Amino acid sequence: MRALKLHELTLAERLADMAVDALIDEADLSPKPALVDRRGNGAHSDLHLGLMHASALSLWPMFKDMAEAAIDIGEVGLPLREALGRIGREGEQAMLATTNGVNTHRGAIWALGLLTAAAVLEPRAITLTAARLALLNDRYAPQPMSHGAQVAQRYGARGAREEAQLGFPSVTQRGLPQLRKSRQQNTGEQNARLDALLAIMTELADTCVLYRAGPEGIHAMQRGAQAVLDAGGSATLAGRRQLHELDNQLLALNASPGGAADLLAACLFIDRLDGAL
Ligand SMILES: CC(C)(COP(=O)(O)OP(=O)(O)OC[C@H]1O[C@@H](n2cnc3c(N)ncnc32)[C@H](O[C@H]2O[C@H](COP(=O)(O)OP(=O)(O)OP(=O)(O)O)[C@@H](O)[C@H]2O)[C@@H]1O)[C@@H](O)C(=O)NCCC(=O)NCCS
Ligand SMILES: Nc1ncnc2[nH]cnc12
Repeated sequence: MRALKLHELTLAERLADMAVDALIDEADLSPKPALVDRRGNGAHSDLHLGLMHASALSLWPMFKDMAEAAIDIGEVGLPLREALGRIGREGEQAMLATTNGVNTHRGAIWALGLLTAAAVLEPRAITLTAARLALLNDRYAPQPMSHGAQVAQRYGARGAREEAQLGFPSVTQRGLPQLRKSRQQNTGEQNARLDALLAIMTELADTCVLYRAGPEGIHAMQRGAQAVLDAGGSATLAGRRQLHELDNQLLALNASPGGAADLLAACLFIDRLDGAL
């Protein structure tokens, strides 16, 4: 009997799989403070876990197209930056069509899109290459008064664009080191991922939190996340108590750290790539 030969995945298809897996792993991770997870909708009335999954899956063709654009163009430069911008805008439309207009993954399209293209070009220097792409100015990008732009104007906050242009310091200096440290302490994978999310939250100027809850929300997020880590992290009883407290505080402020969630997905994507490419 002849063995069934499965279609071998191309590099672009493998990268798209990994990007979508990172988004689904982020959504499923629980208990995340005030975010959508397996327990519920966090501080969102228009989001739920099924919608986050559907949104993540709707982005697979977009990530594949971004990787293929990087393979075809082959170098960092304006042609690739503008191709990614066009594909990203189309991906955003696919996401909005799937979610009935709810913004589930705008920041993730930006971060993971750049990282996917960078993984094709320079698998050993992904965040640096993504930063070089983010520094290029896409002439066709619309300039809407987004929530991020509004709080940047009001508070001088560093948002998603700057995070990418700086080479994702929240991921390379906070999330990834904490993920590896917690794994070494045998916390279990889910607790290690929660600790990575909290480490990202300790310093991020998450524009979603700023837009909904102002500087008070940012202080509560950063201080609360640090308190969990100081108490021993998510795997300890004292850390869990602090995590529960942080969840309650952010819910009371209606503050949802969607930017930190996207950066955790970026962290999980890079972590997967390390073992795969
Ligand atoms: C350059 C862009 C990133 C646009 O940036 P800008 O800041 O101008 O725009 P925003 O619409 O505010 O989107 C940025 C999203 O990035 C996430 N984020 C927030 N803070 C940070 C941070 N410090 N570092 C990294 N990432 C951050 C966050 O995404 C998550 O939150 C989303 C929900 O947020 P929000 O819209 O505020 O909330 P809503 O629920 O819609 O409203 P309310 O309920 O509060 O009323 C969720 O989607 C998460 O993903 C920010 O939202 C870039 O996006 C851009 O130029 N896009 C145009 C197309 C393009 O070129 N695409 C990229 C191709 S590679
Ligand atoms: N789990 C989540 N909950 C709410 N907003 C998000 N944006 C990205 N991931 C999210």
